[in-house]
Amino acid sequence: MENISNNRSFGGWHKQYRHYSSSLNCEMRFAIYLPEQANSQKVPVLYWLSGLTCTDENFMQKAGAQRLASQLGLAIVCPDTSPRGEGVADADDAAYDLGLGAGFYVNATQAPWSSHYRMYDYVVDELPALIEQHFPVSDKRAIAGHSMGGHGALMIALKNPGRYLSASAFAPISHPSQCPWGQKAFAAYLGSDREAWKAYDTVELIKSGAKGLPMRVDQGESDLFLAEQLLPQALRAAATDAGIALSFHSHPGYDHSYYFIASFIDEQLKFHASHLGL
Ligand SMILES: N[C@@H](CCC(=O)N[C@@H](CS)C(=O)NCC(=O)O)C(=O)O
Repeated sequence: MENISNNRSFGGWHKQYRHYSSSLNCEMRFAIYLPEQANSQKVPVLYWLSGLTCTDENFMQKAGAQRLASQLGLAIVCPDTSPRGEGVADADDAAYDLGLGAGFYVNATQAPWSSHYRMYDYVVDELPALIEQHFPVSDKRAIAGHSMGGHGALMIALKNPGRYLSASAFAPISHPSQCPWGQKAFAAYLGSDREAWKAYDTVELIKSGAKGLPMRVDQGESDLFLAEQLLPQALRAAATDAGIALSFHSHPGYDHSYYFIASFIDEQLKFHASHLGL
């Protein structure tokens, strides 16, 4: 693992690393924010999964999470959103919603994607093992994300009971098998059999009996992707039917951008802190 940048931030450190990922079969970069408390004790860790087109940098540079994370004593880890590099497949037209920057946090089964696009295994197993081996973090984990990554966070938490103490999302692509972004990605990565899609669709996981955990969603009401791509009503209905507690917060006037995320990131960090024992 190679350290490639260090920035002091609110008494702690923002750091970027490069490493070879055996799940993704390529070099990957991730970022970690370590609060000052990590100098003397193991701190809980929040994994943040970004949305389409992002890298490890968008959240760290735009969300403004470090101020409160430093006060809480919370580490934050940001992976990239897809495998990258020479030999890694991309969409034929380099579309922003498939291939590079658009891994959707699934394990692809279809060529040419299946040789690298295994973001599910990377985020669930390989990255946390690496983080817990090399950094002063405890086994108290939470997971959050935005849009594609908001869905990834909820989906991964529901599929791995006990691994995360809480999960949250900004503007998640709630029901990917029913919206254009999700259908395009799942058809490419998982194939045309829609039964295979259900294993990675949050609404389908809830409908088929996934065990709940504390979940929070923040959604801007002026988000241009709301009606066509995000479908939060399907998530809310599935959670209600299943008796799963979902704290849903609708915000008039806010859009899909990091201006929205920065406005409510403190609320989500406080939500996680209350479940991480901070
Ligand atoms: N490029 C697409 C959407 C891309 C987009 O909104 N990406 C979100 C995640 S879904 C993002 O976080 N973009 C990077 C940023 O704002 O820093 C478009 O403009 O229609």
